[in-house]
Amino acid sequence: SPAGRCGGLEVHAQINTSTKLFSASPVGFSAPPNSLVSFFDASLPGTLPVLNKQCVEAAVKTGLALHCSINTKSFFDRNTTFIKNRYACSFQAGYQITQQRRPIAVDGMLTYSLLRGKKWNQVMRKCVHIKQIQLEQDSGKSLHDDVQSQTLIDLNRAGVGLMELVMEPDMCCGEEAAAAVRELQLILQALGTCQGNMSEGQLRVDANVSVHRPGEPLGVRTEVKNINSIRYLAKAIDFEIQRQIDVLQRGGTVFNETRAYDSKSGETIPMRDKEGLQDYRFMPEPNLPPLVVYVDEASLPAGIDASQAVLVEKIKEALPELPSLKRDRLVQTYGILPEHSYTLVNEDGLVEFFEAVLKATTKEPRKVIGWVTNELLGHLKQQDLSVSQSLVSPSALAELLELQEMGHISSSAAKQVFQEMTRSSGKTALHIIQEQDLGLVSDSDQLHNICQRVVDSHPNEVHAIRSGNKKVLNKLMGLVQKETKGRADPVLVRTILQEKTL
Ligand SMILES: Nc1ncnc2c1ncn2[C@@H]1O[C@H](COP(=O)(O)OP(=O)(O)OP(=O)(O)O)[C@@H](O)[C@H]1O
Ligand SMILES: [Mg+2]
Ligand SMILES: [Mg+2]
Repeated sequence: SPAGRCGGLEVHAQINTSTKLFSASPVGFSAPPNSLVSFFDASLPGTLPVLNKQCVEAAVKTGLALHCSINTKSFFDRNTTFIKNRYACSFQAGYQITQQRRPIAVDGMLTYSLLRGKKWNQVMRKCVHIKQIQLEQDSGKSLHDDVQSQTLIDLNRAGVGLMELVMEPDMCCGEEAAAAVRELQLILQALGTCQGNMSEGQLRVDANVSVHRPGEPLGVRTEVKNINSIRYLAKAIDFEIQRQIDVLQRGGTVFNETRAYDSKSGETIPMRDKEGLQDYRFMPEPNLPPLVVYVDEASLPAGIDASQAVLVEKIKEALPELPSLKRDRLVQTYGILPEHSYTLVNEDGLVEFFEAVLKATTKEPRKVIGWVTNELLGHLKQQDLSVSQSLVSPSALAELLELQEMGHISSSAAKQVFQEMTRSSGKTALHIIQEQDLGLVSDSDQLHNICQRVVDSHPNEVHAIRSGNKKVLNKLMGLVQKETKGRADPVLVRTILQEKTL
């Protein structure tokens, strides 16, 4: 049976600029249809493309962050394939300007990690090769109105600058592809070159999938187009792998076709157009000169103004802190575990939340981290909330942790208080502790009585402890905590139980 599974992704990342790739039209998401369209975007005769320098800088920046080589001279090409298929009307001009012969950045590498193990505590490092990054135009959006049998077109997105990142088929399952795309998304956001909001279409993924028998060359790929969520990406790839294996095992053939993921059924389905079978037709773009960037100021030819040129070294020097470095810094600064640094960085807003809690409490970072990654995040995930939607603020959590740190409540009572805080927004920890009488019980007489009752009713356990099995003491401690709803002072209880089981 086929053992090799390959996934190669093409990621379309909308460049975060105020204007389009070749025109001065503004870029915006929810503007009224066709309100962000210049004569060039609408392909009126006599209009010419003017390259947006910001887009070039973004592509260079992204290329450098992904360890690509930057081509100081690259070319623009027209892709005329679109004329023949359903995208035809999405490109007014009848072609898309892209980079086919020589793209701006090539031969890079994206490093990402998977969390594995029963407790998600094994960090597995993986890499995927980046074949190239090319600059290209986004298409318009066509909407078919079945009732009136007409196609409507919105050109707001037409001509917006995209970076297409083409990855080698180095991934072998949906989980890997999902982790790689999440890392890419974090890198693009840190760079500021793409906002990476997938639901707004700023990051769209085509997943190429094939399977092959061990020792044999890569199988025929299918291409699942335009996936706009990381969760769906993983599901689409895993479905497609299994579908291809089933086809081959039944003696069938996998066709090179484009498919779409249907999130309702969880299946991939063939797209009607036979785009995959069409031969691509490219020609050099006659209206644009080669795209030239320079290594540094010293390499500028005479007569070229440094302020007009794109300088690779200058962009390299200004690269911001990338997620992998941020994780290392968190591990070093706070003494937390690497897997915790992943959870913190991968969850939007969680680093900021964690650091805000630290500012307001004397509790050690290593003790705070579990509260943030287990209690808080667990609650948010369960309720399907983002960190910014948390009902518990960093300062409210800090107050709770401080009360625990000062010995006013036990850790299990603190967890009960936390649960209550997630339910009743606005109530402070102190308020809940008083209201539900969750404060620490450290009244020696009261604890003596409870301990005595537990000891009297568990002769077997007491016998075990007396014959040297000291671990059984924990069971008795648990029983005392149960009686006090987790409020008993654990240090005191231990001392009392030790005395009574001598
Ligand atoms: N056998 C294979 N199995 C899985 N993935 C593959 C295989 N062969 C190629 N790929 C992946 O397919 C993608 C090819 O993308 P590329 O942009 O070069 O061309 P395309 O898909 O033909 O054109 P378009 O950009 O119009 O979609 C790459 O991500 C590559 O890694
Ligand atoms: Mg491609
Ligand atoms: Mg493709």
